[in-house]
Amino acid sequence: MMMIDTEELTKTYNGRGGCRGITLQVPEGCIFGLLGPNGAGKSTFVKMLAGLHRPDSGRATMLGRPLGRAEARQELGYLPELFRYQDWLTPAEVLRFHGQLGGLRPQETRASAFRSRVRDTLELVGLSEAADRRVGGFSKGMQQRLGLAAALLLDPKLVILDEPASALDPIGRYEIRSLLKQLRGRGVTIFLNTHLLEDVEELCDEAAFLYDGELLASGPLQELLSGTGDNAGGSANWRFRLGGWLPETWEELSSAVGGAPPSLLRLVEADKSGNTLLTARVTDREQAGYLCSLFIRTGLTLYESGPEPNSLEAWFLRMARSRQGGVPL
Ligand SMILES: Nc1ncnc2c1ncn2[C@@H]1O[C@H](COP(=O)(O)OP(=O)(O)OP(=O)(O)O)[C@@H](O)[C@H]1O
Repeated sequence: MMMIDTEELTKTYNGRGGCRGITLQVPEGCIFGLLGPNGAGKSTFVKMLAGLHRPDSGRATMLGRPLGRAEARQELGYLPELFRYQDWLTPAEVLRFHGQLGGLRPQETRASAFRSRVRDTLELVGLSEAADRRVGGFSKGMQQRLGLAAALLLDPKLVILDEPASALDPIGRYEIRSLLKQLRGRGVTIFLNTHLLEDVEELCDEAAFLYDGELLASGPLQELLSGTGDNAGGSANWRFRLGGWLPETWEELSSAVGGAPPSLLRLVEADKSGNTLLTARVTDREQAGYLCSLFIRTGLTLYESGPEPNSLEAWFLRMARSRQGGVPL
């Protein structure tokens, strides 16, 4: 079953920003990463799933039920991006309050079964020792762990986490990663909105990339990185470090190619002294070699040429830059 299934889901703010026409599927039991630069529309999308924004148009189901219905949210755990708990509460009191928000009656949240559930959840997120302290004295990382505890309290089948590790130190991030893997092992589906690409690389089975409100790619992470997916975004697979780049070099290269086989060259970086990094989609080493000879003929210095590492950061930058324009050769 798809835990999240959206079709052309759209939400804008008076016609601007937000996200538009998002069609994506999140399979059961996976960790799914939602990626994209600042302002891409990720939080808007997540807020529609969490029921905080009503879509302008489109259709969606969550946990097999139509989005927007209270039943669709019953088995959902949600950690919002910016949250703050009342300073005077203890973690146990915060969780009791969340238990009631989740539909438990006040007497149920006083029962020993619920109290032991609270203890277990605080232990799971590493907050046992702070269980009786006031939240007002918590560090940002501790607050984030408590937010995670609130999301996990009622044993959700689907957890949506909006930047769950942004305030955590490296040890805290390692612990949260282990926790998320443990949850996946128990069959919980996790939808992660994060800027921490190492976390996505290590954790996620599937991912989607939003840019300027639109979905540019989605699917199994390895397929996206290797550029073999149906919608992998025409990713580049070869890189060239060059010197002697001048403003007119693009034109010179274009006129030098004539009727050469088509390939897409993109300027990734360029500094004032003419040092550049280019990437290209090539079909084989011969084509890469041809481009090397072309650069040399055009008077450039070739410092380095080789397959692009399949890192998520490189993919992220390629995806973003594919929207900022490239020069077809
Ligand atoms: N409440 C709002 N009113 C008006 N515009 C908004 C509102 N919330 C978001 N936007 C706009 O919608 C676009 C998408 O914003 P959103 O917060 O969804 O992006 P994001 O990908 O989550 O960004 P970030 O990574 O910075 O959190 C942005 O242009 C933003 O300015």
